[in-house]
Amino acid sequence: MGASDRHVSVGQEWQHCQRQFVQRRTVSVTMATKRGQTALDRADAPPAKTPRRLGSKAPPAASGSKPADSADPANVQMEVFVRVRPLNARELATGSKTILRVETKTALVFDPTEDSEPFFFRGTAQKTRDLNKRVNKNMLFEFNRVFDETSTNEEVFEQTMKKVVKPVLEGYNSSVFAYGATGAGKTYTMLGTSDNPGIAYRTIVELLSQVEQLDGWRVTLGASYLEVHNENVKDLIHPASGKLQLREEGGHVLVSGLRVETIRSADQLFSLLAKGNTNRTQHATETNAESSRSHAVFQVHVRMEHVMNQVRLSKLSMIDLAGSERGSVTGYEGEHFKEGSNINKSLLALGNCINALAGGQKHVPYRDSNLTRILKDSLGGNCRTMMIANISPASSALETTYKTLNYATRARSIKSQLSQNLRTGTKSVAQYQQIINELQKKLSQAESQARGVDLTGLQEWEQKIAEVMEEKKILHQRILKLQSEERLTAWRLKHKISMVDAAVDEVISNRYKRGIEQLTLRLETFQNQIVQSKPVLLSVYEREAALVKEIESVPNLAPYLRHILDKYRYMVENVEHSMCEEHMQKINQLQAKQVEKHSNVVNTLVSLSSDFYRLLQASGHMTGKFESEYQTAIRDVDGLKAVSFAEDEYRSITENNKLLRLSLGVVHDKPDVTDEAMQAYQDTIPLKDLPTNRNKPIPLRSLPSLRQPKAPPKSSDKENGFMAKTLPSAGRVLGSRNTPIRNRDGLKAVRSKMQTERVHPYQNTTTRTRSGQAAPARQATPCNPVRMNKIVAARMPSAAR
Ligand SMILES: Nc1ncnc2c1ncn2[C@@H]1O[C@H](COP(=O)(O)OP(=O)(O)OP(=O)(O)O)[C@@H](O)[C@H]1O
Repeated sequence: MGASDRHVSVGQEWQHCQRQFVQRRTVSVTMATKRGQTALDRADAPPAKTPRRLGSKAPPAASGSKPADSADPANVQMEVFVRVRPLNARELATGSKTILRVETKTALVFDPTEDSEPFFFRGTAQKTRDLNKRVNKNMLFEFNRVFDETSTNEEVFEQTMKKVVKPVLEGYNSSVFAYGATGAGKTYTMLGTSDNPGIAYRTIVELLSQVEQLDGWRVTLGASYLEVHNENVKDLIHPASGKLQLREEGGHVLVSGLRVETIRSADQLFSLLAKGNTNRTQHATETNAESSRSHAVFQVHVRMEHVMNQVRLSKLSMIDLAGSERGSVTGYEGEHFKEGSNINKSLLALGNCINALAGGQKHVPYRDSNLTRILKDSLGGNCRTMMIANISPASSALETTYKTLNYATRARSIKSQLSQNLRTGTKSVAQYQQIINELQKKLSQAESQARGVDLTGLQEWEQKIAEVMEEKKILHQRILKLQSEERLTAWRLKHKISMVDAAVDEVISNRYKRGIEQLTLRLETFQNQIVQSKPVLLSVYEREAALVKEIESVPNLAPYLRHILDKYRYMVENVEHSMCEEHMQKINQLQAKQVEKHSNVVNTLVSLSSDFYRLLQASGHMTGKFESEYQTAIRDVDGLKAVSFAEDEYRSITENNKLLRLSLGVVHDKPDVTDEAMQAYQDTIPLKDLPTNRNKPIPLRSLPSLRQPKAPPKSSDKENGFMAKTLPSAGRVLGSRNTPIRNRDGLKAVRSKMQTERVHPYQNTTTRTRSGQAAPARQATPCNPVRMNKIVAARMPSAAR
């Protein structure tokens, strides 16, 4: 074709296109008006002569919501992609026509108006249409992306799942699900073939390659694969587990008994996917030789731990839904018909959930099917979700394709509230030591490179920091020790109380009661001692905060001093960590002993009652009541033995966890400071003073002072009353013995009293020398741990020493 010919044909094409769009516009507007649909012109419509997009059912960009790939992923809309598969051999053989035309990368026309031959009546060309012919729907649908018949799995992956891998490694959950009629290409898109792998395979490759590039993170991957077939949930990797039950915990739906395999290599991950696929329920139908008859959910669980103590948890779910269908199309009978109606039932439930979510309804009927229960998190929950709607272009699939397009359009309105799944993890002693060594190395390097910088006074500053931090460390140790004792006592008390009812006679019952009294007293003593140590603790925090401020006022030394401070903070944390571990071991040992005792008792009772059961049966004395109670008890005992895998990471802190954990947040925990007072304390802290050099939530102890920084007294101030033997409570500082700080006013009063009188919180008199003068400013003295130990011991309640 010559250049001029080409111009002619392009020009003709253009005119033809314009004609078509004008026609389409008329038809679409009529249809939309007739059916009251929302096929409206877009606000950003192009100028009048340019063809306009009509029939589009895409929702307007919801205010306040963002595209899923925006920098801030909170409040994102579901992304919906449409993939059109080529006509298959059967469709071609039966002469099926194409009812789709992909207009642009984001729009397609469904059932476009055909360029028909002129319609003649009695030899005259008619302006009206042939009434014997069907009116084309001619509707334009818009999505985030439309992939035409020529698209490859690689292209689909590049435009869809590739961009969710990074957020997954940042701690965001993501899901993709393939939706469409049977034989529309869902499995082809998700799994593909060996020479043309699907997006699940490609996502895993991308995930593993990005994990390899991560620096400073320890990544653990796990995988699970399940199917929902006829409303039964089955582990595809461990099919022997049988039917799995769903249960709800903290708003999340968990699959009891679903095993998450830890992944050690890419090969292992792929072989799990392959193994699961072979176990999936599949059989030939009239429309698809290898039709997947179940909904399959493949999940990759990611756990990332950073050396700086952050833990990220996320889940990547890839869901291949079973195809929606009409019984007459698939040609099913009997069991297969039942299977088909179950698929339709669950997809109907999914449709209802999508409608409810898209319409912003409060009640979303997730409970209507197991599929929707499992997908609860992926639909409008804390998850970035993508839907790939697969459609056939064949005229024989007109109805199902239309349904899918409507379904997909509705799904575009669904919004999710994303949040990063972060936690502060616990480090091992070795990890702490590594951080401390690294900081020391950095510090030495910085010092040796500091040419021309005046480092005078650095040593004195280090001594000052070491002294405050040493005091903090010893204080923390003592409070944690008290707390550990308190928790262990609480645990023993809880068990003693539960045993009173089981006491067989009064003597034993009385013995338990005496034990309870003693433990209660002990518990109260520990609690009081912890409460009493609070002002001492606050005072050290305030001194530390003052030190942080002081450091910033020495610009030439500040960068070095920050490193030094960090090093000491980690040293303190290291000690705390060891104590917490020790405590956990103690509690675990106690619990293990208890469990052992219980299981011994249970085993003895089971064997006894079995004997008794057999005896009753043999003697013909069995009653219906005993029979049913015995069976229930045996089932319960079996239940006790069953192991279930749950997403522990997302669970709330249970009562037992509280006993397991030690926390230095005594200010939060104790009854003499309410949450309100705590809030007041935090509210008054100027934000700009918050340390920014740490990549984790700032603990209370590193918050800056509420008061003006004040030089803490020297140890030589002992004779001035500084080393008061008993610690006065904050109330005592105010003059009224043991007045608890119950609210914001109480806290303010203590603070202002301290400020005006310049009272040290663990002093009962103003800091003055014997001669009545104010104590001299503190000199930096070398930190002596033995001396510090004595100082802290004197300040602590006697029992904790
Ligand atoms: N984009 C495509 N290019 C080439 N062939 C395709 C494409 N999509 C699907 N096919 C072919 O169409 C047939 C049906 O596809 P597939 O099994 O993926 O459908 P499905 O939607 O998963 O069906 P079902 O719900 O019944 O499992 C397969 O033979 C597949 O190879």
